[in-house]
Amino acid sequence: MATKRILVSDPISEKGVALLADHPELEVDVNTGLAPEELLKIIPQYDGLIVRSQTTATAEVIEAATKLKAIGRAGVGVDNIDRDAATNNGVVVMNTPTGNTISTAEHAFSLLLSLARHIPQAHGSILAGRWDRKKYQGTEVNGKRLAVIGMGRIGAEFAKRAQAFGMTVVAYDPFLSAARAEALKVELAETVDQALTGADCVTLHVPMTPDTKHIINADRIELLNKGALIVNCARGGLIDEVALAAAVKSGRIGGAALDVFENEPPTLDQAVFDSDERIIFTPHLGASTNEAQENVGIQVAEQLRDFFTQGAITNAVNMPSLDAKTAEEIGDYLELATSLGKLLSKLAPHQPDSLRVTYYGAVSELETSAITRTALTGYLTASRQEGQVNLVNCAAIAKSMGLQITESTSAEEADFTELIKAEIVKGDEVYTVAGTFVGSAPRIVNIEGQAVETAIKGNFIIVKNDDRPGIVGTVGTVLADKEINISNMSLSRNKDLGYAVNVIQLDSAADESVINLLTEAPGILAVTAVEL
Ligand SMILES: NC(=O)C1=CN([C@@H]2O[C@H](COP(=O)(O)OP(=O)(O)OC[C@H]3O[C@@H](n4cnc5c(N)ncnc54)[C@H](O)[C@@H]3O)[C@@H](O)[C@H]2O)C=CC1
Ligand SMILES: O=C(O)CCC(=O)C(=O)O
Repeated sequence: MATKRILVSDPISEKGVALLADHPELEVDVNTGLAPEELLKIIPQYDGLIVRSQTTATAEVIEAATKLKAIGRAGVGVDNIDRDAATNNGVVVMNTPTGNTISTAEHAFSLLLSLARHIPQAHGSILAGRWDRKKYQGTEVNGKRLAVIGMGRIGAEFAKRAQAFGMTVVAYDPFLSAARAEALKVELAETVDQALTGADCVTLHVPMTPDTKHIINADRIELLNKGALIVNCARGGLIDEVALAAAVKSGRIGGAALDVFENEPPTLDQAVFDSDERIIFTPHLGASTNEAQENVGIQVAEQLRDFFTQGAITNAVNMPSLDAKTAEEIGDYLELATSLGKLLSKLAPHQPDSLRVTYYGAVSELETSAITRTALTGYLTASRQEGQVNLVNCAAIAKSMGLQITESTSAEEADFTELIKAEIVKGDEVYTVAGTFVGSAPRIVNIEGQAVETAIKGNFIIVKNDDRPGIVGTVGTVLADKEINISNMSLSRNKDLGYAVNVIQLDSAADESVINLLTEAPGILAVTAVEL
């Protein structure tokens, strides 16, 4: 095998570097602190790149990297890597999701205790020659109510530590099942607002996605108990920093601790730095321990070594594990399954027990496990940073969330020669969507158990309304007022229960104002915007 060259462009553990350097077929260069133009200049020489969070692997870098086959991220978040560019250029992106979990949970918990007892401020006061015992009287965390937003790996470790300190934990995570919440001994909130209402402390452990941007805003701050403490050791941008600074200044919030910032490094003219010491900061240190850096440094090196020497792919965030022949055979079904999964993530009840996929007719003869994983990937996409869920990692993600996946083929007659039915099960509740091919065109043919027929791609609104005259007219008027053209409409009535489901395909997306107008209209029970 020709020697593969790997560039390590951010500091990683020496053991990780040695592991690569010791391999006869690999050559490793450590060259950290490169300016973007320097990276651009040297990247064409390399087959592999290892980064932490300082290097930004932009589309420009990836496109210039004509030999590049793999990027390894020594850490969790891959937001400094342009995953679309990597995928388009056939570059596998791998992260090391577990190596820094404990360190980050410990750092976040240290920040909570530092806030409760004013430790950084008190330390500073001594250095400034003061002896301010009264000013720095703190609060106990014992007996306090903690809201954990995002109960994944780090959230769960934080919760354990909080429980050991006598805190009551309430968690919000749309993908946390009741069984997993029970195992973690945490109260399961059905919404972010429910978790925050009456909380004394909040900690954030969600990825940065369009759904989580400013997940803590001025309105939500109002739900917290007066004097509440907020910790963000996940990603900058999860908190509206201006709203936070105002709430701290007014005394509504007792204090906040930020390890992460919307722009890193931040500039000192930002609102959060004008808070009379009640917001404390660390420079993105969550994963900065000897242990975490050794873990992620060794893991990323092992992953790249195994990729180049054995073709193995571990913790890929952008790479489906299908061989080319099977992919071609089931390609159209994969597209349909993705849309069914995405529909479920928007429409089905949160915090489900399982995802159930049933195959009827000809499709049952194909490689259905890949189709099921594709439906699951579509379903989970909303829970992760774009590109972080794929066929390779979706099953492990579902397992870690306590979401069971069941797949079966059915000999029962369906209304179609073949059908894929995808269902979210939560207790006794079952939410169904289904799809098939009409001629050669993939179609969604069932939503919430109602027969519909619609395309699988585009912008939609799904309206559930009382089954009475005039409602379609109301919807049409609202859309027309906003100059949104309807390209297709499929209406299905449930006469027994007196409601109708209307799947409306639009030429352009309906924004929040349209959804609000429709939701407020008489007779409309629910409206969901979906982009498939
Ligand atoms: N400060 C630092 O140095 C570090 C920061 N991080 C960041 O911490 C975050 C969490 O990391 P992990 O726990 O390892 O990830 P994870 O993937 O195990 O957990 C994230 C959880 O957030 C949940 N989630 C997604 N959307 C949500 C929403 N809208 N509301 C509530 N929950 C939602 C997911 O279902 C998942 O359970 C990531 O953004 C990561 O980049 C991770 C390591 C170090
Ligand atoms: O490399 C670092 O220290 C940052 C860690 C981090 O934010 C992550 O793993 O998501």
